[in-house]
Amino acid sequence: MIEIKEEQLEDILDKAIKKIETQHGMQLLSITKKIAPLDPLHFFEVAKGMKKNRTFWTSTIDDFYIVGVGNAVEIVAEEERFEVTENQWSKLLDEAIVYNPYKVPGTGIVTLGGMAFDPKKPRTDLWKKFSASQFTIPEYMLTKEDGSYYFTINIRLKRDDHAIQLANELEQVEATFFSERPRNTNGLITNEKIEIQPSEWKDSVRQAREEIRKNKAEKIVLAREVRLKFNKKADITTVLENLIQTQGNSFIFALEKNDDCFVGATPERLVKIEKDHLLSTCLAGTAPRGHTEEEDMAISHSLFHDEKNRQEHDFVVRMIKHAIKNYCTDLEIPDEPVIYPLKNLQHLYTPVTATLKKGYSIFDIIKQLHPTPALGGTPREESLQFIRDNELLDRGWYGAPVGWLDSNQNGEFAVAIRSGLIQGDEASLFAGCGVVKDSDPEAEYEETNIKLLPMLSVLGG
Ligand SMILES: C=C(O[C@H]1C=CC=C(C(=O)O)[C@@H]1O)C(=O)O
Ligand SMILES: [Mg+2]
Repeated sequence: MIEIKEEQLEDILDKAIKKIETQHGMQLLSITKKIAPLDPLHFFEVAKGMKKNRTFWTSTIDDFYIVGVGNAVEIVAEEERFEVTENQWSKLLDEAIVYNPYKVPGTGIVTLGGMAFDPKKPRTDLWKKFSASQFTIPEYMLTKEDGSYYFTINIRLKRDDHAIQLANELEQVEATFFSERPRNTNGLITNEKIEIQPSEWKDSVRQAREEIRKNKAEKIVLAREVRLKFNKKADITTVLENLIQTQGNSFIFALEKNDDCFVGATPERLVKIEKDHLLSTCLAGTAPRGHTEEEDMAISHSLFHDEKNRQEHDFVVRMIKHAIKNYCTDLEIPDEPVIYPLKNLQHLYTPVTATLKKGYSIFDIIKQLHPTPALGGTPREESLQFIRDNELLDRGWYGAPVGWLDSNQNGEFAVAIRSGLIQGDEASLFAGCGVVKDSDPEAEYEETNIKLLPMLSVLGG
């Protein structure tokens, strides 16, 4: 990676073009500049007119946003996805020319994306636009970090490109993002809500519980699908806006693939890496919120002391500890969880902090962690096999890692739950729950109902 400092757009472009030696050669150039405040949702909305796939990520906890438009480069992998993605990413970084005077996480060359929960489960038509793993380096990107705004352009240059002309075009694109765009934000109504095989789903919970009672597994997470039909095409900007307003303590994302968009507001961080500082979370064990403060406290209290939920949670803590211990030093995990309140429900939550050892990347950690027993089960292979053989849906990207990483080894991935695949005027929502030996199918069904609420409520349901 060549880094350039302190130059004008035209000079930067000119120098990069001159490096291209052959007629068919390409040079990836990344330029980041600080810009005036620009609402990330406005940026996302303006991009709609550009007819390019959009990518949205925010951690509402940190008021951190990345919004990407288009694909300068795409890294797609169907097999050996971690290895393939990491190899292509580091090759791309080696060859890129980067102009980024700011050492701010999420600026410069950044890739955003996600993957399928289980690449061994045959893909159905529902998820046909989503590969086993797909990461994009956007053409245009807005980053909001610590109250500052950065605009990044990633461009693939050819030898016969003209610096002056390109500089003009890029300046116009930047101005477009600041232009007005009227929005029609209201009126989405869910006309039809079709639960996919609810009684068969409860049977599968019973069956998983039997497996567990026969000691074939200790925990198996089973998910179900709800199909929605709306009165009109869902507007993704509005969906994101409503998620941001209603789902604090969450990671809100949208990944567009042509006319399909995978959207969610998940509370579950898989891993965050900033410099060598690693953060992960164990999140499993669920109860509703109370209607009054008193009732809420009483529910928190019983969740905290409930043996079944504590068991669901402890499987996750033990597995995460075991999975990352060889990759880190200074691993710290509290002995007991705390309550993590969300708008519609509350969870048991244990934070994990550590120092990432030299030579390891966020991909190494994701590969170890995915799927945690919050989405797969324990033991991993047995529970995954059960899900593969018995679950009544194609999870697609639901329950899998989604997130971003930059060229300075910073990055963050969440587990894509509380999510749905929006397809024009229809959508599929997904929710799952951890089945253990004392699970009651009816209660698990109710638990998935509350987990569907965050998405249902922003989709006019
Ligand atoms: C699988 C989901 O939630 C997981 C994360 C937190 C709590 C869970 C639970 O209590 O069952 C699940 O393991 C989902 O929301 O679809
Ligand atoms: Mg549960």
